[in-house]
Amino acid sequence: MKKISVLGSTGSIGTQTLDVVSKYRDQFQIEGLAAGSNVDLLIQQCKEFKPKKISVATKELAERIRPFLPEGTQLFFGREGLIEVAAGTDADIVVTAVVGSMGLPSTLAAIEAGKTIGLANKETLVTAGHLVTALAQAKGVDLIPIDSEHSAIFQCLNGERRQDVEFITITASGGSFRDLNREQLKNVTVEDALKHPNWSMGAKITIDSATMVNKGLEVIEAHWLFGLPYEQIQVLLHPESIIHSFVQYRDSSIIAQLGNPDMRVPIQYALTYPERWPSPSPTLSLAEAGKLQFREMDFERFPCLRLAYECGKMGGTATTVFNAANEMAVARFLRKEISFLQIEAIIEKVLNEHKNTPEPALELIEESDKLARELAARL
Ligand SMILES: NC(=O)C1=CN([C@@H]2O[C@H](COP(=O)(O)OP(=O)(O)OC[C@H]3O[C@@H](n4cnc5c(N)ncnc54)[C@H](OP(=O)(O)O)[C@@H]3O)[C@@H](O)[C@H]2O)C=CC1
Ligand SMILES: CC(=O)[C@@H](O)[C@H](O)COP(=O)(O)O
Ligand SMILES: [Mn+2]
Repeated sequence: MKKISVLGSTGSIGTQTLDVVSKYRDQFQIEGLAAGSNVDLLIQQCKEFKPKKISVATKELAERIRPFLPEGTQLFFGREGLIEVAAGTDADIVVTAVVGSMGLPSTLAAIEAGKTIGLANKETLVTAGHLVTALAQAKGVDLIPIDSEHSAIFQCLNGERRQDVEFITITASGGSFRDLNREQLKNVTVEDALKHPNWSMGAKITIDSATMVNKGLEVIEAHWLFGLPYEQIQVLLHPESIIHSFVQYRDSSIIAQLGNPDMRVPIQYALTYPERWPSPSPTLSLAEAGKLQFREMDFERFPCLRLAYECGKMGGTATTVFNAANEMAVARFLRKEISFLQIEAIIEKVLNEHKNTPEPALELIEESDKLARELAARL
């Protein structure tokens, strides 16, 4: 029996994780669930999966949910509550599926407690990759990627020698506005931006896909997960999202991972690794998929990807600031306070104001994150 805690259980990744768990009731047991404010769904999940510990975003929400919980469920809230669910249960594996750099303290706490990490929350690695990977190494903890591209690369690297790798290539769908030019981007709406062509995901990552920030975050995530320099990490536009990513080796072989766009596959692989179990997801038919297309990435069209590479190569607090400015700008776009193109303008302005510090400690990361958000909220 594998014991699992899910941080962000009411979100897109969280609910799909519980979907996988529900197919294997005899093999998986839910120890802890943490959500934000969707208390109705959390109550349902508690009744179904009977976690020992749960957490919600605030004390008020905790009071609201208390009368509806099965007897014996321990209830927590806020930052400490998230940490309790991450580190204070008997879970073997913690799925990190909250959104944004707010996931950092709970991820560090789970690693400190020796839990295997099923990592969906990419912002954690972008904001503090050097701290997370160093702690994981010191504690002998595995970081198993859930992000589809990184799960693909993880699988393509399996059993291979790192010195034989020439490049890894992360595929990008192009997001909701793939076929629009920059002029056409001036008037796009939030509703349009939320229509991803291939994946059904949370709002923040769907906007990130449209700005290509998601691919930028994924390049930085790959740098930390696989220990490769940015020069060996490429991005290729692939509108169908069938090839989830691939690795090119020095003997000129390319190994790719393919499948329908269904997150339950990488989620399940992270939970069962190194085993592969039958999946609820239908197997891809290449005959039905027909034509697969690929295009070079246009850095003029997608300037956020260029910015992400620049920040990644700089290291230090630059990636923390890139991520925090983006989180604030996306929240403002979703509230319809700014236009789509102002997301990238805000990120660029906040970065221009920033003085980079290499190898920052946690306190400086938190401070840089806070200052970047404050500036991005004012611009
Ligand atoms: N969705 C996808 O297919 C993919 C997602 N990812 C990554 O996975 C992560 C999650 O994404 P996604 O599932 O789409 O996001 P969602 O927005 O769908 O879900 C976010 C989750 O975080 C919870 N949450 C929000 N605020 C708090 C808080 N203060 N305390 C505790 N929990 C909180 C939400 O709870 P509530 O709803 O109750 O408020 C929800 O459960 C992101 O980092 C994303 O980049 C990576 C690859 C694919
Ligand atoms: C499902 C997943 O992993 C997302 O990160 C996905 O990659 C988004 O697609 P694009 O960023 O390629 O549009
Ligand atoms: Mn991805």
